[in-house]
Amino acid sequence: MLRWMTAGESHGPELVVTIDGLPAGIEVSSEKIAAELARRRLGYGRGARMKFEADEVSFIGGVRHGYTLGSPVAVKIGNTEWPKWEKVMSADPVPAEELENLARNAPLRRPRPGHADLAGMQKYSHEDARQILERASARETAARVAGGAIAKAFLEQALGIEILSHITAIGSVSVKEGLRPAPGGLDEVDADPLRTVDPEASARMVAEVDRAKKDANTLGGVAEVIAYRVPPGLGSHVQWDRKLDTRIAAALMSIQSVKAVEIGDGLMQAHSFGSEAHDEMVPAEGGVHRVTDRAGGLEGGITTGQPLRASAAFKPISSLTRPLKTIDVDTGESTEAINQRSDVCAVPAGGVVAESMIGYVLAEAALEKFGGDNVRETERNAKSYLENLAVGIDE
Ligand SMILES: Cc1cc2nc3c(=O)[nH]c(=O)nc-3n(C[C@H](O)[C@H](O)[C@H](O)COP(=O)(O)O)c2cc1C
Ligand SMILES: C=C(O[C@@H]1CC(C(=O)O)=C[C@@H](OP(=O)(O)O)[C@H]1O)C(=O)O
Repeated sequence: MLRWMTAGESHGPELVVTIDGLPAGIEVSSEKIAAELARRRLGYGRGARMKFEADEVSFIGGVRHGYTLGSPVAVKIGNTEWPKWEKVMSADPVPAEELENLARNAPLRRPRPGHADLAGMQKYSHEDARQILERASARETAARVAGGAIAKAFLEQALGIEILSHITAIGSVSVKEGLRPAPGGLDEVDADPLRTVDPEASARMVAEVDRAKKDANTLGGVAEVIAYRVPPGLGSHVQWDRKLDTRIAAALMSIQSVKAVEIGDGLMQAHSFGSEAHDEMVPAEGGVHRVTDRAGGLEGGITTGQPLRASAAFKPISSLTRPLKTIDVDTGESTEAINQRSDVCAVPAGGVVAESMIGYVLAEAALEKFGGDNVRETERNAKSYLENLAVGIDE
């Protein structure tokens, strides 16, 4: 069983991710994790904090001399902004006179529509929205990506699986249908300001983000994750919570501001005739070949051996510099929502987070199927299974 969890506040001293259940022998390094975190900071439309926030990575358990031990892995990501927040976010009481003149300590009483502020204040009986936004903030995704880098390393080293993401829409601009990165195409995606593979759409997306920024507005969009070389047989049709599409949907939906998930071309399929919706099979040298890949590599909640594809749709950021209408929780009167520094568009970063979420889901499913207390054992088990498949596949 693979279990993982994060802790930490957006402006706290650090974030932590703990992963329990990974096999021994996975090669990992803080440099590789830092490189993944750097990818998460990228993307046209990110706010001021990304320019000066440097994620400081260190292992606090589960790794020795560059390899996992089989014990729980814990990774810490230091917030370089901490000195500015030390008093405001201190876990220990701070004398009132030291807090008095700190502007960032002022209680936040004008909740933002679309953020977790008001629902959280009501639920936890907090009078200051900071008690909520500190944890609701997508800063937490830095911890997810740190752990996701290890899950991805496991998948790559045991099974040769490669996970990529690319942006397929920003606001009303979409990439040309069917355009997606080929295996090994991540550098090309990351080199684009919007992490997209359609240069013409990318230019229009940049203009769209600029327009939103000028208009004191924000934008959402869609990120597609593709996993190459996923073996057939991960997940199961036998129970609702063992279906891999169930687990993928939950994992992607858990990302801050994701409001819809699509598996493969699921939306198109819903509007098509059956003759146009499925992936027909023809004989091939390896066994079977699929003429198309509309199902996104999943049938009956089980991977088919085709590339796994899933998309996450992000709503626009809810902190607008042109604030939305809200109520003042002190007076109950109409006012404008908290107006603070924010991203204009975070979808390119969201794609990197989505890769990590797919990484955790596939790592868990691969361990269920192949087991292994050492990564080489997982690899051997998978190889033997693939050699004995009833019907081979031809990607
Ligand atoms: C990478 C990333 C960056 C984000 N940056 C911001 C931001 O700067 N300002 C903001 O208000 N929301 C931002 N969000 C979205 C909020 O975190 C999210 O809307 C909030 O936690 C409420 O959750 P919900 O939208 O899922 O309901 C970001 C989301 C992601 C994935
Ligand atoms: C810090 C990150 O994203 C943050 C996500 C976020 C939110 O409300 O979700 C609000 C902003 O934080 P701050 O209010 O400190 O500027 C973003 O910068 C990050 O991704 O590392």
